[in-house]
Amino acid sequence: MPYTVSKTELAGVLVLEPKVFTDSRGFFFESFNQKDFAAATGLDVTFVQDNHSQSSKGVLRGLHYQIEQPQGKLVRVVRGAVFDVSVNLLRNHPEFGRWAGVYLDERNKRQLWIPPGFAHGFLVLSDQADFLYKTTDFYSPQAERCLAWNDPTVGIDWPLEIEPILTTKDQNGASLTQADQFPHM
Ligand SMILES: Cc1cn([C@H]2C[C@H](O)[C@@H](COP(=O)(O)OP(=O)(O)O[C@H]3O[C@@H](C)C(=O)[C@@H](O)[C@H]3O)O2)c(=O)[nH]c1=O
Repeated sequence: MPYTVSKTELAGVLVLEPKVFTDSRGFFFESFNQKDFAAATGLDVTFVQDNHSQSSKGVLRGLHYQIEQPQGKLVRVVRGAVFDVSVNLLRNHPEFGRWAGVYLDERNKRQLWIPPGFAHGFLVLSDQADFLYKTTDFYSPQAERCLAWNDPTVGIDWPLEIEPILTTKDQNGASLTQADQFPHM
C-alpha cells in the first residue's frame, strides 16, 4: 500500500504518509493517486481544485469552512513546517467542537485528510511555508466562514512563540456557539 494511514484525535481526520523512494538523485513519490487514496481511506471523493499558499513564520490562516459547498481537503507542506488544525463542526456529533493538531512538514511529507464539515487552519512554524491542498468542492467566497482561532471553548493549544499574524477576517472569526453546524456526511 503506497500510503500508511493513521488516525488522529478526531474521527474522520486522517494522516496519510506516502511511500517515498530516495536515491542518489533525491526522492520520488506519488503525491496523489486516486485509486490508492480510495483504498487507503475507504473514501470515494473527487477533488476539483488544487491550491497553493505561501506564508511566513507566525502566519496563522483559519479556521475556515464553507457553509454551502463544504470542502473536504487533502493538505500537505512542500516547504517548511506548519501545525495544522481541524475542528469538528458536525451537529450532535460526540466530538463537536473538538480539535486535532498535526505537524506537517517538508520532511515527513505527511498529508492530512480533513472531511467536509470541519473547520481548518494552520500556523507556520518555519521561516516560509508552501502549503498545497486539494479540495472536493469549489471555493465560494459567499459561503466561506471563519471560526475564531482562539475560541476558548475549542481551546486549541497552538505552539505559538509570538502573537500570530492574521488577516482582518481571521481576527474576527466567530465563536463556536455562533459557528455553523453540519449534518453528518
Ligand atoms: C481559498 C481561496 C482564496 N482565493 C482568493 C480570495 C482572496 O482574494 C485570496 C486570499 O484568500 P484567503 O485569505 O481566504 O486565503 P486563505 O486564508 O489561505 O484561505 C484558506 O485558508 C485555509 C486555512 C483553508 O482551509 C482554505 O480552505 C482557505 O480557506 O485568494 C481564491 O481565489 N480561491 C480560493 O480557493
